[in-house]
Amino acid sequence: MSNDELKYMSGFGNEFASEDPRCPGALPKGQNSPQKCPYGLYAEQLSGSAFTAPRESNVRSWLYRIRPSVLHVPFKNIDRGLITHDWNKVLPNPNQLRWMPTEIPKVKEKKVDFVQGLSTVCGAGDPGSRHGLCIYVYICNTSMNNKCFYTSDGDFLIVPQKGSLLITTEFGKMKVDPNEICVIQQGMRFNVAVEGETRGYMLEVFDGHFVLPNLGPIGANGLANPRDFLTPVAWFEDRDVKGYKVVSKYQGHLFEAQQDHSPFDVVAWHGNYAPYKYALDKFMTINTVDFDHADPSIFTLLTCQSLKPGTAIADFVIFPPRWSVSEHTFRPPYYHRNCMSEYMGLIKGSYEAKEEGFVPGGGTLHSMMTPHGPDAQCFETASNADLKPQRIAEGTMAFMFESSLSLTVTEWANKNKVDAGYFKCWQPLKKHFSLPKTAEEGPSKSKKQKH
Ligand SMILES: O=C(O)Cc1cc(O)ccc1O
Ligand SMILES: [Fe+2]
Repeated sequence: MSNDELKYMSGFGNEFASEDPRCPGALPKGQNSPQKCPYGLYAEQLSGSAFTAPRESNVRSWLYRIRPSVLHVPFKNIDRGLITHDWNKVLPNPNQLRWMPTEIPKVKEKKVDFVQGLSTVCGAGDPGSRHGLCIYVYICNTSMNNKCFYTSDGDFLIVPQKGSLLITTEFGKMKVDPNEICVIQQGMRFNVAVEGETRGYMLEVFDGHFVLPNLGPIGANGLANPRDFLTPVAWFEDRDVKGYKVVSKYQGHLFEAQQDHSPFDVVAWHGNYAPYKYALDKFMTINTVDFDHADPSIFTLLTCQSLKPGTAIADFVIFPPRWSVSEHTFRPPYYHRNCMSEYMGLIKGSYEAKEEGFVPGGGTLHSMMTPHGPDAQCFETASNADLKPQRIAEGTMAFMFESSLSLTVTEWANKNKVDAGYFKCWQPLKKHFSLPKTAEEGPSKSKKQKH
């Protein structure tokens, strides 16, 4: 399951075309729906936007498969475990919240696959009106066996924290390691194989697809460069299986249909609607080289925009290792109250504003207008630090899902692994204010302050 064995195509949102090398010429020439497709395949379109969406946001792919997806017996409702979008059943929680990592059960004690191991932490909106999002954590220790999963509700952005995911999709296979992410859009069927204990985070957006943020004055290059996104090449299996399970997340519930063949029977495909992965160490980080702390939007990797200009349903933001060079500046994140919601996770290492308590696999939520910022220890250290150029966050990777929606925390997340003492990290913050004793003394300034 090494990365080298798998092949990918590079680019973001390209019109890709791929044939499994065992079937050269499987893609029809010059048309999408020939009367008879090469190799006796069925043609099937997967639409990821309205037929009539403007060209720049129109996405679809054509799949050439051994059997069409429609060949299955009816869906039946199955247990959805800890997946929920029922936000009205719980009282909203405006507190600063911090979670310890969810424990991964030992496989001998309980077998859990990727779908069974999904728990909703928080979210807003509903898939029925195609507006909102859902944040999950997943834990698993077992591969999905003769089972695939897809969401009818939105697009998944998966952030592995522990253990690699070998993801077989209708478009081909991708291996996604911690410090990489992948996006699997609405309707795409996938199977997750794991080797041992596995954990991570997942964001589902109901509104639309992730795009690269505009770069504005940054120019044509930087942040996540399009060439670093990797899409799998076509791969198929012609496998008859009694009772292969196709699990659909539909309006927040799980439904299972069975069929007698593997759904990964796509021999060739073309189009611009396809899953992709990205390695976070490819990110070209941009930051201040002068003074003050730039807003974290400078670290946006992907965004799912709302209809309000510049306002995201969800931004995916990362905090990569970087140089910190700003002069006469309080360098860590500033104290903040935001009209957006900020969910953060930690893939490895530690986060600069909270050296303690926020651990890999854990999470924090600073909800709309809930005050947050560096803990007392960080404030003291950074206010008195010698401001030499310093490499920060070396060997670490934190990320944020930032949303313009007000998120409700689920009953499970309100109770499970929550750090009831989180607020204490700010309690030692001292008052430093004092009025000058004489008019000439004036306010105290940090060294070399400009103004
Ligand atoms: O730590 C946080 O809460 C995220 C965050 C980071 C940053 O650099 C500036 C503001 C902000 O909210
Ligand atoms: Fe913030």
